[in-house]
Amino acid sequence: MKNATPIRIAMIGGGSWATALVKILSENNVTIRWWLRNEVDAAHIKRFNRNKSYLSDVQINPRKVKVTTKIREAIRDADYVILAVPAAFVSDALLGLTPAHFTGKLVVSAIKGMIPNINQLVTDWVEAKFAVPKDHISCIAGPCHAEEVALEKQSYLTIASTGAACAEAVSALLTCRFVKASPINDLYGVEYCAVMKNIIALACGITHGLGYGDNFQAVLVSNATQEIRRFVDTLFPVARDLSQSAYLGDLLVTCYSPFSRNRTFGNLIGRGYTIQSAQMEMNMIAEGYYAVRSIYAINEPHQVPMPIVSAVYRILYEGASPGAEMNALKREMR
Ligand SMILES: NC(=O)C1=CN([C@@H]2O[C@H](COP(=O)(O)OP(=O)(O)OC[C@H]3O[C@@H](n4cnc5c(N)ncnc54)[C@H](OP(=O)(O)O)[C@@H]3O)[C@@H](O)[C@H]2O)C=CC1
Ligand SMILES: O=C(CO)COP(=O)(O)O
Repeated sequence: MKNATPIRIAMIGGGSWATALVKILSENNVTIRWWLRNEVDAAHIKRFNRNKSYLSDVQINPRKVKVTTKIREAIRDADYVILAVPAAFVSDALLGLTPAHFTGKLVVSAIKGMIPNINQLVTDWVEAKFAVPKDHISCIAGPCHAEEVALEKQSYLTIASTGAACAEAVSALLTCRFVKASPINDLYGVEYCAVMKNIIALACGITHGLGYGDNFQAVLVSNATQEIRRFVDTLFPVARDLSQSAYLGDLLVTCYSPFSRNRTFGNLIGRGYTIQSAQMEMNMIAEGYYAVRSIYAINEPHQVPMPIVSAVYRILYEGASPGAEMNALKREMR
């Protein structure tokens, strides 16, 4: 980017994805106020220019990045506010902020989850809670694990927004030596698919943990693409090509990559861990755990056939046996 004046970013979140996004953005002409809730991690970054808890190999550029644990300080003067905490915690992270704090800012959701209990997409929640115009809100999608960004592996992102200018601007911000970001206007389709793929990856992990092989998983993922299509086409019927990387690519990388938090979580469940012990074993958040409850509830009035989502829901929230649920799916799939 060749702007003389750096673009001012507020990065909200101290986990793996926030750290990876800080690395990507720092390749461009930006300044970043980076909010973390954790004082110890913030102090460590200030001192050593590394996030000791997540992607600790990533070198933070202190000329561009200033860390803070004060949310108002982070977003003051920002042109863009990027939300990169798990959906369940975004409300806590933004506690005390009002619509006035967001006036004139573009808000970017890097979150692939839903606000629990109210079962809302993050971009809808931002619009309703902070009165940000919809065409000033975007979401970051695409197959992109933070761990590969840390290694500067070539990656692709898709920026979805109903505002074409907003999607273009955020794509430019996130394009760098090793990332290409492209705009798209199917905000709801992209956001719902990003949520759904986490649930499917969790299912893949469960089957892996139970001892099923690649043959079964390929059929599971194929059936999942049909399930996702039925769901998004029922809720938001617009012309969309679900084979694009924002949809299919993200489903594939999450289902197959050993970096996936959702797959890893599912794998532990398939191996017999309780939910609590699986959560303790992982130091990271699997969004699919929360999302499956929201998607299940959203689907109630629609009754779209979603056997995989339903199986994961029963396993995680109704104490159903992973083995029995996958046995039932085994008979249903083709
Ligand atoms: N990781 C990835 O490759 C990608 C992630 N995403 C999405 O990015 C979002 C963030 O995920 P990710 O960075 O991976 O998450 P991580 O599991 O790496 O980090 C979790 C973050 O949430 C914070 N947190 C945990 N509990 C709370 C709480 N009660 N209140 C406030 N904050 C809390 C943690 O803070 P602390 O360390 O202080 O506990 C930490 O900053 C998710 O929606 C995910 O789907 C999207 C694309 C890629
Ligand atoms: O969305 C992701 C990759 O595109 C990250 O998925 P996980 O949260 O399962 O690691």
